[in-house]
Amino acid sequence: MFARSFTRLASRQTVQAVKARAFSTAPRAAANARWTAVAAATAVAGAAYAYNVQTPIQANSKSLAGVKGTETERTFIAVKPDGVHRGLVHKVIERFENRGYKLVGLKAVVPSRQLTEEHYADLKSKPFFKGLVDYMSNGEAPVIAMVWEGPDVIKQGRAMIGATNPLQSAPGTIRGEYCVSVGRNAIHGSDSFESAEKEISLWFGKAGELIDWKRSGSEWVISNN
Ligand SMILES: Nc1ncnc2c1ncn2[C@@H]1O[C@H](COP(=O)(O)OP(=O)(O)OP(=O)(O)O)[C@@H](O)[C@H]1O
Repeated sequence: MFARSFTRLASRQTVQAVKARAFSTAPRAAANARWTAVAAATAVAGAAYAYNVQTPIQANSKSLAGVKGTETERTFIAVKPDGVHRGLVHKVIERFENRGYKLVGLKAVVPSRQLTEEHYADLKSKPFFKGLVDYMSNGEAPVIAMVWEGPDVIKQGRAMIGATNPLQSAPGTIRGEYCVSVGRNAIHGSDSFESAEKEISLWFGKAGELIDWKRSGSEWVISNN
């Protein structure tokens, strides 16, 4: 009951935020506020959902990135603001679902500069770092943060995404199909087990925001006989 009214409240807030967006002519500052409202509503809905489910993946799980090399391996995938603006979220989800991977975490986030800088900490010395952080965190669109689970999902996820520079991405990969610029390459995917662990913890925290569930028919997707 408590969770249901929370969910109703959250969806009302989302509808209001979306309506506000549809009718407003206000510039960027207001856009930031609107996306923050959408993100807040999504977070509340997420909390209500987590309240309802049986087995969230909790802080005391051995590893948020699952067990490397097994069907519980997990990766962090994010559709970046340019991908969101261009309506590519469903295409990314479709590709991972079609492949047989399982979605165990999903939310819309307007990341703070601090979160973005931490996420891209290894690029701090690069000339494009400030621009990258600005564009990821300016709130013109959220980042759609996801955690996907399944066999070899970290390496296969990177292969599905394609090379960092879309002009070098193979046709058929996400970047090779939808992007032409390295500064607007639509999507991020963890590049190692250690990165997946760090990034899942950074974006989803350790408080059980990932959901442990069994995909119906999974035996038709994963088996070595
Ligand atoms: N030369 C560049 N100019 C502008 N932006 C760049 C450049 N190189 C990388 N970037 C941006 O920084 C991001 C992180 O770069 P990195 O080298 O870690 O590549 P990646 O691991 O393929 O990308 P991501 O971490 O986003 O999945 C790239 O996705 C891209 O958006």
